[in-house]
Amino acid sequence: MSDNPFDLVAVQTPKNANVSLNALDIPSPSLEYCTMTVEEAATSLGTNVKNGLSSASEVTHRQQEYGVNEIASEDEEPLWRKFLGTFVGDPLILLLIGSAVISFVMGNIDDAVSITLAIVIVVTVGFVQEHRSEKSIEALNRLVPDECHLVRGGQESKILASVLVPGDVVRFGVGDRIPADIRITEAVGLSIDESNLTGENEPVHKSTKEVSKDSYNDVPGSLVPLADRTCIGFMGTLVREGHGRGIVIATAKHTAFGKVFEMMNSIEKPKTPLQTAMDKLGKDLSLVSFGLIGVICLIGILQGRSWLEMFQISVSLAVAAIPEGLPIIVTVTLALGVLRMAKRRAIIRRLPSVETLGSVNVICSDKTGTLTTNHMTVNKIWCLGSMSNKSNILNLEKVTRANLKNHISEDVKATLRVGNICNNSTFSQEHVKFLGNPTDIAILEVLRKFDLEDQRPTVTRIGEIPFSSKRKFMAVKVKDSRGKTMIYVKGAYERIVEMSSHFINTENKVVKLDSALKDVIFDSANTLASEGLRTLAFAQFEPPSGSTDAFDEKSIDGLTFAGLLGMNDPPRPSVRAAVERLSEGSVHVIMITGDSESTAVNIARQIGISIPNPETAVLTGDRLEHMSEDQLTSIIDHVNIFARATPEHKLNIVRALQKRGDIVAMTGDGVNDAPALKLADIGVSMGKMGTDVAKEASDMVLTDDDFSTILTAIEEGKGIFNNIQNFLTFQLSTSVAALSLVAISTAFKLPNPLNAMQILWINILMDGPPAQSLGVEPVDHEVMKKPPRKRSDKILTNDVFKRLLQSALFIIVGTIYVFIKEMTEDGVITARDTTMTFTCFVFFDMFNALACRHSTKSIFEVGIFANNMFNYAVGFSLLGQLCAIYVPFFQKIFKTESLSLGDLAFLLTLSSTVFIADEVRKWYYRKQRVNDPYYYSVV
Ligand SMILES: Nc1ncnc2c1ncn2[C@@H]1O[C@H](COP(=O)(O)OP(=O)(O)OP(=O)(O)O)[C@@H](O)[C@H]1O
Ligand SMILES: [Ca+2]
Repeated sequence: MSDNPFDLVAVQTPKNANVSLNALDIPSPSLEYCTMTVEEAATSLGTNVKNGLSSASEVTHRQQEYGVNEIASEDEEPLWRKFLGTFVGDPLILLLIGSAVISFVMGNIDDAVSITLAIVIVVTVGFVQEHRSEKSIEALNRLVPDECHLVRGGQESKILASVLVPGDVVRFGVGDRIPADIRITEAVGLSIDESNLTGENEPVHKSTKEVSKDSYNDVPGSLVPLADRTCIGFMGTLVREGHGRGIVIATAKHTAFGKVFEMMNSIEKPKTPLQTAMDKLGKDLSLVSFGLIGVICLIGILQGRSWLEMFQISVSLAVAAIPEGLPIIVTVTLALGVLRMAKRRAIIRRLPSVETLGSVNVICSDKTGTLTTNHMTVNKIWCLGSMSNKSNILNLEKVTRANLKNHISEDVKATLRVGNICNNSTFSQEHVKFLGNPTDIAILEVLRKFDLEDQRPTVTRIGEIPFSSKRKFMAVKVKDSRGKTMIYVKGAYERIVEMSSHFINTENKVVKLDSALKDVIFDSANTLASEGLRTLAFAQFEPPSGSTDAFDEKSIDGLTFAGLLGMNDPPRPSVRAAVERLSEGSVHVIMITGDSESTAVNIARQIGISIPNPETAVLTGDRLEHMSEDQLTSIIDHVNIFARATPEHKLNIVRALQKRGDIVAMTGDGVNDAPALKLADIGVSMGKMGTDVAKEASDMVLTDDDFSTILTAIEEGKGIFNNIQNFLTFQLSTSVAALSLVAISTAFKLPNPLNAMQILWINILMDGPPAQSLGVEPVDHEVMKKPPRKRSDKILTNDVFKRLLQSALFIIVGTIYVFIKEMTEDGVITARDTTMTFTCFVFFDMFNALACRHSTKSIFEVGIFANNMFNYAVGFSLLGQLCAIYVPFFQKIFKTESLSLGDLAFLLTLSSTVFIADEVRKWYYRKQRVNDPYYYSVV
């Protein structure tokens, strides 16, 4: 399950894949437009290639015509049909209907009416829940809205992709997801990954050139195959390289993907392991119950009881004892849990991840932006010429603004100039701030401190080697107004210093850099980094005039070093506590960063990641590079920090951890992180800074990019699991009690303590609102003290089993006691007797539900009012019970009569014993384990 319809493609069987490809062969906008030139396409769509649509009324008109750009599974069936369908879908309900008909034929009109009514209620409750579960799953689909860069009336804005209409112009860059089917109008080194549409893994190179139709004359219908429509960007595909622009030619269901999706609508989504386990448990229980009911029925008939009565009881018992509502409640609980997590800023993209969360025992987190705020401020500068060694680092925070000017020596100026020109951040008038990479922004902001102007308008950029986490530097080639060409480079200091052969001195002269001086630079850089500052080096280079060398990574060498900047990026305030709580729960937190070792170690110390021995606890990318997978696996247990790591390293790290049997959560944001995110048991992407590609590959998106949100999610995941165990205890104990009650009375030749209608009502309580409300019990923060659950652990543990048997025992003994007491008072079975028994059972069950709210804590500790859903559900159930006893109409149906206040008080007292007994169990449990270090490890 995921928000993303594309995940469906991934689960298709090959047979379905054929279906989808056939769907794409039919004529579609992408086929029509791929043979048109850009101008023809723009004219045909009535739009402007550069400015997009400019008339607001035209946009509104198109929105009305084409609708929202969203692919939604259309609900084919009307609600009433679905409702009627549930009557015939369930064999048990059919049997019940059968028994109503038989009653009617035999003249038992009362019975027939009652059973019919009960059937309607049972089916309605089931239907409402199923509908709710569908609705909440639908809500999950809308959690991650897709955004795009839209150009309308010449203005560009970031906006929801759902507003797009044909004719709109969009811009996209690396890591983005194409928001609609588009005719590409501008392509710079553009390649797009269409694997989710075509199954082809190699990204497709795209251009603006139209496809010549003539080459496809031999193909039936002159159809250009999807993969050959190279000037088309398909909705939902991912930009792997380069950037470009395009005109929207089709939206929503008219897109190529929309067509596939229509075909796939009927494909069922895969179930989560928990859901499958529940299905199996349900089936097993059904078998047992059926066997038991069969025996009861047989004995009853042999004893000479009315076979119709036995039949009705058996069928109702089957309806009640079989927890057919179990899988639905599990689904609703999972879905509601996911919605709750979304409110706490963790969006789950695949439902099974909720279960995996509770088992995570290693979190690999990147540093910048996740552990830190990603708000950088340059606060230290160092240059070799003017400051000579590490004891002279200039601290910008200690110098007044007026004084700063005295510090602008030529090398400082050069450092700032490199940072300024080799920079991709832009100032947005609309947002009144810089937009772009936080490192770039910090450099532009420091210029203002020195009263320096942005010099980029004075030069023309003729080339760029973009920054990447693998390369760890960025370079630009520019030409100034006098025609002089310069190359400016900034990046990780190890890389820059290694590539430098000279440096700029205070007089702006280029001086030779020997290895002793390089050591001086390293010394200063390490000093900056060990203060936790992100340290970048800046350098420049004038290519020999007339040089025609290609401007690529290899051509960057023999640089002239200018200086270093140290940027502060403080840890997020909440991270320290989160790390602490995770380690309490035996979750190992590993920092993986592209930043330098010294910076990483400093930040790690600040947030409480322990570094017992830097020799083994810190591993740098270049050492990792020379390690085999086995070597890495053998040492990784002691590693807490990976520094100067690349996205490829992340992949190796996940592999090594998984080899040890760890369940790994891994964070990432870039295009290159996608493979590691996919491989990790829980891939976590960043909602704010992350690319669409990373989000696509991940199982969970943090909308605030904050590490502590992972803790929240794990907590919720564990909580959901506990809740499921709790309502399982409740449902199964009711089930066991109801079955045993009838079985025992049959065995001892007693009359039936509950009639069919009463059993059905009990079923509604058990499968309905009270059970459901146990699923939304708020998370107990102490779950984090429990170690992660093993993936192989059963949900129905021994402890759960003991708990449910204890409760069932109390219900059975108590109810039978009331039954026999009432019966022996006058020697015959009267309506009063069954009313007392029936009410006794229901009260018992409500107290049982209360006890099931927590497995180990007293309700008074958890808080009576902590789960109001529960209180309403139980309140309603009790109200229903009172109706069943006191309202004449229901008295007829349930064959009850009014009880006195004293009766009710007696029953309440008696039935509270199940709750008291469970409180005693909890008290004893806590007393036993309070000194035990593994106190929480047992549910
Ligand atoms: N915009 C940039 N231009 C040039 N160099 C950069 C830029 N951003 C970062 N660097 C350099 O590259 C190094 C690695 O950056 P990278 O983005 O891979 O990791 P990070 O952001 O430091 O850490 P993390 O992986 O924890 O998010 C940085 O330490 C810095 O020296
Ligand atoms: Ca049932």
